[in-house]
Amino acid sequence: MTAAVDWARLREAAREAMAHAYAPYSKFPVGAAALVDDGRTVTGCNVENASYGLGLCAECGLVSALHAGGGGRLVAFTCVDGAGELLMPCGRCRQLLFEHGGPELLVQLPSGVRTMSELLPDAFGPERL
Ligand SMILES: O=c1ccn([C@H]2C[C@H](O)[C@@H](CO)O2)c(=O)[nH]1
Ligand SMILES: [Zn+2]
Repeated sequence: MTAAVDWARLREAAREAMAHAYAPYSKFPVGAAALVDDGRTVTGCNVENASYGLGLCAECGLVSALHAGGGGRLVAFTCVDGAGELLMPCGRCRQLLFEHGGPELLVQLPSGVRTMSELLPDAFGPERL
């Protein structure tokens, strides 16, 4: 799907998801939202744990929602912090997103829209197995 992405709407969906974050330890709520190639929007929020290392990034919930809702390919992605400011996904989550969106996945950042291939060059993906 190559239709123009409504980034403002996607960012708002990420903000709404962020409001549901469970981040009592870091006090750094994150919300993520992505457009799927069938037109769906999927979201996620970070969910931390008293065993700190078990915390889940917002992107984990988003990928779970993608598959729970029928699967598909991620086309455009954005995530925000507690102030609603755009956030760069962490390294682990870039790998996670690459699996489900590939190098063409569009990512909205403070510096503008970039592709996943720019954020994760020479990525290790399913085709390398
Ligand atoms: O891409 C990211 C980066 C961080 N976090 C979460 C993890 C942790 O709960 C909190 C602080 O790192 O932010 C995400 O959800 N996504
Ligand atoms: Zn992450």
